[in-house]
Amino acid sequence: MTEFLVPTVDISSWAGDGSPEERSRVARDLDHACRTVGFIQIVGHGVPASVTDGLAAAVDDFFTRPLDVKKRYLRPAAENRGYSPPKSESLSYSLGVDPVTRMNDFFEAFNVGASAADYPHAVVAADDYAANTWPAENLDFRTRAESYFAHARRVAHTLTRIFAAALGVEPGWFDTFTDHSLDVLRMNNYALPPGEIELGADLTGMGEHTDFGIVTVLWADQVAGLQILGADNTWHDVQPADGALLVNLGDITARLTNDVWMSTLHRVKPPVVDGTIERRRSVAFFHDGNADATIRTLPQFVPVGEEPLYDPVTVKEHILAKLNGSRAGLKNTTAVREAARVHAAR
Ligand SMILES: O=C(O)CCC(=O)C(=O)O
Ligand SMILES: [Fe+2]
Repeated sequence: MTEFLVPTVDISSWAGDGSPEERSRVARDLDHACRTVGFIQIVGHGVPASVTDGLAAAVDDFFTRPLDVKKRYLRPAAENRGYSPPKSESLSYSLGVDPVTRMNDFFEAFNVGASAADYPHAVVAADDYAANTWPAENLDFRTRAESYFAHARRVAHTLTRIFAAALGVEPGWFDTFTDHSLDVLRMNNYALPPGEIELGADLTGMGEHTDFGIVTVLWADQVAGLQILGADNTWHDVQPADGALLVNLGDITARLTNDVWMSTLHRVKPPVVDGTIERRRSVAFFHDGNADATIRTLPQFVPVGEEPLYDPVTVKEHILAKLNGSRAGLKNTTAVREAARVHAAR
């Protein structure tokens, strides 16, 4: 068994006022992690424990409500907002890979995101930036989710500044296509009542997928379940270290760098102990870029005499093809490179 390590990077010199030497060391470390693993344990992010504790309390408060109450917050799949009940999505369809059974991922989720009103400076299509639905039963839920959202967005922005240094582009390069970014916060709850677990069934908390955007900032509790496909084509268990946020790159960054930086495949398989799933919680903040931005591979990442691995695509086209797979069950036939990696996994 090969050793698998998710590198830890302390970004405090970029989140605060670090020296130029310290900042370039961090950019070098991050570059190495992005080339070799695509997942990083981030410390020094500056998100107070009171904010992540509040987030966890908001998750607990919402998901412990009865199903019929949660279902009041269902929204159309394309909006990417509101409640997704257990077994209503299948992430492997986002890659065009058939899951064992249709729409069988057992996670439930609640999504909020950046709305058109958040970007008064930009002309945006309202259907790409849908308004949020907030649970009426608990006023703290919104305050807590919005507080974490603002911190996660700040961390994502800090990361794109480090990315710019690591990739050798202008410091504000990412800002040119993230000033009205499709940002979504997805709270995930992995739990099924014991009676709903079929013996011997192939249970998947969340099917294998790559994330769709630029970068994901992931808060998770330390219950096992998250697995990452390593360069050795086998799945490895990963948990966030104490106080760390996990960060992973998404497809947009893989496209920008011609796969030199990795949009790493991952999935969630929480442990079943005595016929009961050990409950697990995570909250992913997806920083996806402006819906109308066209993503083209940076020429310096394409070997001389070769074509880029990906054709140009707008963020909106790319995200919709993926969401139509995971949320509407329309197999994505464009994710050829990601699907090939799933089939190569052992
Ligand atoms: O639950 C996790 O740890 C991962 C969630 C995830 O991959 C996602 O929401 O995209
Ligand atoms: Fe993911």
